[in-house]
Amino acid sequence: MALAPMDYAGSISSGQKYLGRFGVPTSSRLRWVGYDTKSRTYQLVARAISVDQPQLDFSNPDWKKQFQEDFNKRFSLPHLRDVIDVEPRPTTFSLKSRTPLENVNGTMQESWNGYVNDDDRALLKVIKFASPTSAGADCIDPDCSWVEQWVHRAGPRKQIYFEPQYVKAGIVSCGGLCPGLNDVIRQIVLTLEKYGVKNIVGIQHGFRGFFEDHLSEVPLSRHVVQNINLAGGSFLGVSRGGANISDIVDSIQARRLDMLFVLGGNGTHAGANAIHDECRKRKLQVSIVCVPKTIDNDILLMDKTFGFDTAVEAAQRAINSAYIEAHSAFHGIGLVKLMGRSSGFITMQASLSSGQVDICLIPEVPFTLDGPNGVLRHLEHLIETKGFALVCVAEGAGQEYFQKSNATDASGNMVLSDIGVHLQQKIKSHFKDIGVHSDIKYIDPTYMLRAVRANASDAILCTVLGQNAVHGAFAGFSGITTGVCNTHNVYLPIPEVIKSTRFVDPNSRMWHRCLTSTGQPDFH
Ligand SMILES: Nc1ncnc2c1ncn2[C@@H]1O[C@H](COP(=O)(O)OP(=O)(O)OP(=O)(O)O)[C@@H](O)[C@H]1O
Ligand SMILES: O=P(O)(O)OC[C@H]1O[C@](O)(CO)[C@@H](O)[C@@H]1O
Ligand SMILES: [Mg+2]
Repeated sequence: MALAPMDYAGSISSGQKYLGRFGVPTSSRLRWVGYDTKSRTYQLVARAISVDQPQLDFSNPDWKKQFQEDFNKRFSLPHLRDVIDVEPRPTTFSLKSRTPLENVNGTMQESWNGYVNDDDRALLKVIKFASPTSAGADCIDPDCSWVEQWVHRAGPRKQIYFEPQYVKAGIVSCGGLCPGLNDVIRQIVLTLEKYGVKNIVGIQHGFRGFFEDHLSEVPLSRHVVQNINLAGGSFLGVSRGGANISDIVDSIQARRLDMLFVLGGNGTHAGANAIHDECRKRKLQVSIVCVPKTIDNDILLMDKTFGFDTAVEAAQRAINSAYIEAHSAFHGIGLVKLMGRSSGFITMQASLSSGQVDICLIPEVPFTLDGPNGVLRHLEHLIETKGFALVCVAEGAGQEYFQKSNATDASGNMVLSDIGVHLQQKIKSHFKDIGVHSDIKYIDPTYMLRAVRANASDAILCTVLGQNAVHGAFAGFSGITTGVCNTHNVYLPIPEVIKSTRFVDPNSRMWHRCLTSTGQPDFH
């Protein structure tokens, strides 16, 4: 369900209010809205189950069973054996510390318990909300009943579906840059070699590398990738656009790839899933496994995507500089614009982390600029009371202030108008109009956030994700992605993570913490 942007009242921070206003049923499953840059609409986002779920009859005592059966079906992992005859064989991924274990009766056994069982599961949701009005509540039925939702655990399996010495594996990175891409590429290569794979290649510059002749395959080995994690960027290059699925699959066949590791965000996942579908149609024994890459942290269901932490950390330098400038100037106003096309995670976390931000503006929470409850009036108040102010805005925030343009990038992502420059001008002219001196300093650190190398915590996350991607491919899965849910490492079918963009929930504790920290009022 989507509403045209012009329908929106311009002053809503709670989906529930919004839904009621437009006569949409305010069921607990449809709680809030976010701006979707692809469709240019405010989207109602279903949290626990998506809007295309079959309607459940909650008066039926079996509804939970029905929900769980459906959930298990949705989250089951596509496997090569679903469409072709493939036999498993014992894994070649040996854990070095493997030693024969001694039985209680003193005999030696050759079993090792360091593998993940296909039936292992991790719980997707761990909070039992007492009411749909609890902060961040994620309910399925109106009573917010507890329903177990299990997803598949990631990791090496005892049985594998490829003979490593004959495997040719490819790696491709698509979309924008993200800190940690090289760490993931490196870990994929190291893990493949550990299984015994000798033929590993990089596809240059995203999906384009599959069919642009001048972009040749890059042979990869431990030796080649040993130090690539010491620099930011992507060793293989990235690109947007150029995803002709049929041509890509032709190229996969021509190159005789058995596995393809695809690093990218929402768009890349959609592309990878289409490649997986096409491979299935052609009954190819090719595993397509994604590793989610987005500094925006906007992939559904996952605790955090790699690069996000690093981006938040990199933003601190910009915020701190804006703070110093604002604090030192007479009536100084620091303004920082951070990345985040549709989701305000970087801006929210960076504001929280800095502790100096007075006003945090994100795409999920519309704001008014003018009027008694507007941002400009609050800035006046801050200048009056503390003498300076610091504003942090996400690039996707306040897009409703601009005339709709149809411009898109090569991948079809909407080209955003510059909210930073707009705010700068509005603030300047506002203070001039009211005859109060102001000195505004605007910092746009955009690409500095993502061109850096991964910090320590992201480097570890990349290690886990890269290794699990390889384990997933050897286990015979395809059309999957790997991530962290509730601190556990899992595999998820791609369609489940690209149903929508992940947004900051304005009803979440984290957003409320941010508001507590900034002290900002509702700007409507
Ligand atoms: N719906 C889609 N179906 C198939 N391919 C897609 C789709 N959307 C995007 N792609 C392709 O995926 C690649 C990456 O997409 P995009 O540029 O949107 O980056 P992304 O993966 O979303 O990452 P980022 O977070 O940097 O935007 C491009 O080559 C694009 O053509
Ligand atoms: O300028 P580029 O390379 O298209 O990337 C910009 C976009 O990349 C993102 O970081 C997503 O990866 C967005 O926040 C931003 O709008
Ligand atoms: Mg994208």
